Amino acid sequence: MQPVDEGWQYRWGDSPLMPDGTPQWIVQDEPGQWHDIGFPSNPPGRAGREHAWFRVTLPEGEWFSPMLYIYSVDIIVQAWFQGELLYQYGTFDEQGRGRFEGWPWHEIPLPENYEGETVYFRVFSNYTDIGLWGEVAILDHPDLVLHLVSRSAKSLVIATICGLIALLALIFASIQRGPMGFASIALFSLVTGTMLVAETPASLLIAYQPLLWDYLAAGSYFLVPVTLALLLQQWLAHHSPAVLGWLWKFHLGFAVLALLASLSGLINLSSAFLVFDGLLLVSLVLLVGSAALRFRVLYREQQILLVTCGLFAVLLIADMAVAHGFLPWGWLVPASWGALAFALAVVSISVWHFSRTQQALQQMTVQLEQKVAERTARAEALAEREAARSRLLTLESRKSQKLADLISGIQDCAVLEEAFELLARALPGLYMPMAGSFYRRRPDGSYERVATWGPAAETAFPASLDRGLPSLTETTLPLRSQALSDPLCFLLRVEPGLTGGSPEGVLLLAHPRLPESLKGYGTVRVVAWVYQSVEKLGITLSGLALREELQRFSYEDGLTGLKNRRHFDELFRHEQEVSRRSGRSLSLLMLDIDHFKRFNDTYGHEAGDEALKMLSRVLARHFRGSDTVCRYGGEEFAVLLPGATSAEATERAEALRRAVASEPAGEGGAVPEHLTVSVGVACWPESCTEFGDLFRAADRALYRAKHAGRNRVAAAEA
Ligand SMILES: Nc1nc2c(ncn2[C@@H]2O[C@H](COP(=O)(O)OP(=O)(O)OP(=O)(O)O)[C@@H](O)[C@H]2O)c(=O)[nH]1
Repeated sequence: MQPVDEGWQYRWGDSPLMPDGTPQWIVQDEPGQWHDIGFPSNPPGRAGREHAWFRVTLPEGEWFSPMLYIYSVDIIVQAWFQGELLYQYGTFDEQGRGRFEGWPWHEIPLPENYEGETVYFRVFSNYTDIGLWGEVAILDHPDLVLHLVSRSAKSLVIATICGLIALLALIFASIQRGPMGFASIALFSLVTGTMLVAETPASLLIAYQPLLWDYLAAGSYFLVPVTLALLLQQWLAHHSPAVLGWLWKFHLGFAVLALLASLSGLINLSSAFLVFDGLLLVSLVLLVGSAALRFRVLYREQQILLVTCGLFAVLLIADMAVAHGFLPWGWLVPASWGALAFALAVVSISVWHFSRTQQALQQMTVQLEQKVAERTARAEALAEREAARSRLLTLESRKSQKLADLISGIQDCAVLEEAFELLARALPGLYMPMAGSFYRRRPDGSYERVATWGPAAETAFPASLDRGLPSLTETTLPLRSQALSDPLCFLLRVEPGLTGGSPEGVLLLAHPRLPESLKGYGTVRVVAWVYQSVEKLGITLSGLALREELQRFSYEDGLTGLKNRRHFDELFRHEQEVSRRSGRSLSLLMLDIDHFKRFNDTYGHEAGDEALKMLSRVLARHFRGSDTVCRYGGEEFAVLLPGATSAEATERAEALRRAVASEPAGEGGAVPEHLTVSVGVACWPESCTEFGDLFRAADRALYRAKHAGRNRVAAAEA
């Protein structure tokens, strides 16, 4: 590559044309009009002029297919060589003016023997700069292609990386919940990448559309502050200065308007660059400056981002300064590297931030799942408890029904013994599934097991509780589940007590086996129910006992404990019926204490009562089994002897009479003097054919015994 950087001359204005259209200045040499210039660009003293001519004598060189390479021209150009138009870029009108058509590099093929010949450049520019720009050199075509590619390589690599970053950011934006952060990175990278590709000289090798590439470059360049402001706005979040919002909206508006205006021919795109660069300078200062004011309150990653953004802004400004000639062309400002570094910094911080957010999210999810699991477990436990409670309630109501049936069964019982038999049969069903045993009080005060159910150890429920009762702890209300004895012990009290207040029954129960969820509350409830059921059974049994006692009193003689006349009358009727059906004989003894009035009068009424009791004992001793002894009234007694003949009855009456007479009296005896009795004996069917006559026959026989001198037995005559 042979630079053409010497021997340049310029001349302001446009050349008049000769009749054949050839510019006059390339034919008539007017050396005084041409002035030397170091590089064919922006000659001094422009004063608003839009036309300039440049010329140079081409140096010698060894080339196969030499090309004159220019990068580039403001704004349109014609190249004249040996009186011929060698090259033209843009359209010149009659006034020699034209429109901006892009800033491509130019490749002008040189004819053979070009060395030492002068080439003239006719330039029109309504832009700030006029003339050639960048590089002017001679080289072979393949070398030019290589040169362009090598000049573009860096930008293309960076643009590719930017494209990849944009793609990655877009993917992240689509999977993240707040996509704006990554979307703004994608936009920035996309804009930067597009700008780099569009600005790179190699782009024209892909498609020789200078204006299209320039529009793309302009559009993406104009959008740089938009994406920068958006990025910072996203990143600084609530620390973001309000000016950022204004800036990106303003620049977006500018980009749209500038492109539309130049596309529609209202303005030249080149002039929009000038305005934009001014605006960009101000915007960058505002952008970075306003964010830097909050530098101290920012997080570390925000600070790093801001610093890289500041560096990028400085590089952009430096690049602008080179483009506008404030800094020399040779200064290669690494603005594209700056953009890449900025994009990479943003991406790395974003990815780091993203992964941190993901970690936090994961932690939150784990915590949330834990909470949900805990709540579910609690809800399940509650549901389980509710189900167990409802099962318990159902069981309780079923048991309550059983208890009610048992109570009504007990009420139907005639005597307490029958009720206890019923109880022993019914208790297992009532208290299952709790294992247990029921003990009944024996006359000697010990307790005998009468029912046992469920799997239970012999030690917990022994066959009898001889001396065990005092060591048992009675389960009483109020209940505390932790203070419950094992086994549970309930005392069945039947009042009026048959044996003076000791419980009639003892119920031992194993602890109820309840689900864990119900244990505390359920145990207390179940045990309270058992306690109440035992109380109810006790009350019912007490009622029965009272009834039985009352009944006994109504058939018993209170003084002697013998059956009374009422009982005698009922029994007598019953025995008559039995004898009538079976034909079995029935004897009746009527006996009366002799001279009892005198005894009473002599020793007092109390002694008379003692005498009556003594006689009762003798009678009870004397008659057992099917015989029935009754106090018929006063000092009169009746004895029924079912199955006894008249002779047998008389014999037994005689034995009785003797026994009474020989009862000890005086000191050491129950009575102060000996008593005697007179006895009348009658027998069916020997004494009478009708049962109705039996009593009268016995009474008459008694009368006869009395009459015959007392202390004797008289049998009724047939
Ligand atoms: N201490 C006492 N005396 C009674 C009781 N029931 C009846 N008597 C007395 O028994 C006596 C019966 O007397 P009477 O019927 O005249 O006959 P008696 O004196 O035994 O003479 P005889 O029967 O003819 O031998 C009366 O004095 C009654 O007061 C009682 O429950 N206790």
